[in-house]
Amino acid sequence: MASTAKFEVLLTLHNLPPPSFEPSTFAKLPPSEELQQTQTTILEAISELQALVLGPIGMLRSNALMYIDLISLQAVCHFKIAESFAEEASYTQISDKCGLDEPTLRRIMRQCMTNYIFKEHDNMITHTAASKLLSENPMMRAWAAMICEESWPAAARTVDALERWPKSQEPEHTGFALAKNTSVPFFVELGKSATRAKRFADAMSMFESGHGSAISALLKHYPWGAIGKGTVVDVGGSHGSRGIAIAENFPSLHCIVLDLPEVVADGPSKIPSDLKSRVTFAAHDFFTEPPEVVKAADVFLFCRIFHNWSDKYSIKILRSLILALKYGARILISDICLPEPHALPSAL
Ligand SMILES: C[S@@+](CC[C@H](N)C(=O)[O-])C[C@H]1O[C@@H](n2cnc3c(N)ncnc32)[C@H](O)[C@@H]1O
Repeated sequence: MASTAKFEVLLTLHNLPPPSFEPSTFAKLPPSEELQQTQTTILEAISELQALVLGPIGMLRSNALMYIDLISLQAVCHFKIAESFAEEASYTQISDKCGLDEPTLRRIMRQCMTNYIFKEHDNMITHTAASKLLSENPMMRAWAAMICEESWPAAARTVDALERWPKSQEPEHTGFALAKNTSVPFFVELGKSATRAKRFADAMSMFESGHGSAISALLKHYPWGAIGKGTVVDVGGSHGSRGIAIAENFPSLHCIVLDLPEVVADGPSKIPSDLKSRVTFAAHDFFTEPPEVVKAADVFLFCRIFHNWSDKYSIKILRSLILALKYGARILISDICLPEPHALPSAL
């Protein structure tokens, strides 16, 4: 209770309205550590309370039924339902636009409404905050569609992959390979399609600004200013969102973004003109020797890279870097880790 009251006060201090499902609600919290910590405290309490109130049967049932939410979200992305109307539309109008038959569309949208995506009044549909975000923000759409169409099918086949290739560390022995009927690793498969590669890169950019992003933590928790005039290499840096943030905040740093050729091809178009000379791109396969241009850089950043690779391949990536390391160069890893037991209040 104290945290929810504090959350409201902090929102007011930041000139934000209380949380709501209205389309006019704020989509992102401002980069305030206090707000973020308060939000985390509330969410942990809610999660624990929900599990306790549901009890073990209810909790397991609720976990197992999450797939229903994903089916409807995938349909929303796939049939472009959110962007099919601006303010208000009938099921018939949306059905005509999306090519889904009306009874099926109605079921999908009403299921979404149980998650506060769309709302209905007198048979007319309007947006909530979440559906408005999907309708207006192509990066949000890219992220949701990428998760529903790449990650989710892969997740559903991961246990089959474990059964078929027990103990394998090979990147083509995955749920993704089974789901997509491919014999090549994830990034090679994505690289076959410019559309899927771009959607993945856009999805990566979605959560790279403002509150709670890996970038704000990265900027804050590393002494970038102490490097002085120097070079930072963002290995597997996609379209350069981190490079932009570092260059904006530390004018004496140059950031070189390394990624696969099909990814860096789109990179320069995302860089603001005043940063173009300090955020540059080079195509590179991180299993091979780094290009000359990054040799003798001060910092090599690996953000959300190693979670994609088994230990065997993570070691190969790091070994390939050795030839680019000058004395005193730093390797910085920012990635998702499972917490140690008891590290979080809800991890009993
Ligand atoms: C999970 S994404 C993370 C992107 C970015 N670092 C971020 O945090 O938003 C992994 C990145 O690794 C890149 N990647 C995959 N295989 C690669 C390889 N062999 N060499 C270089 N980059 C690669 C992908 O193209 C993608 O941009």
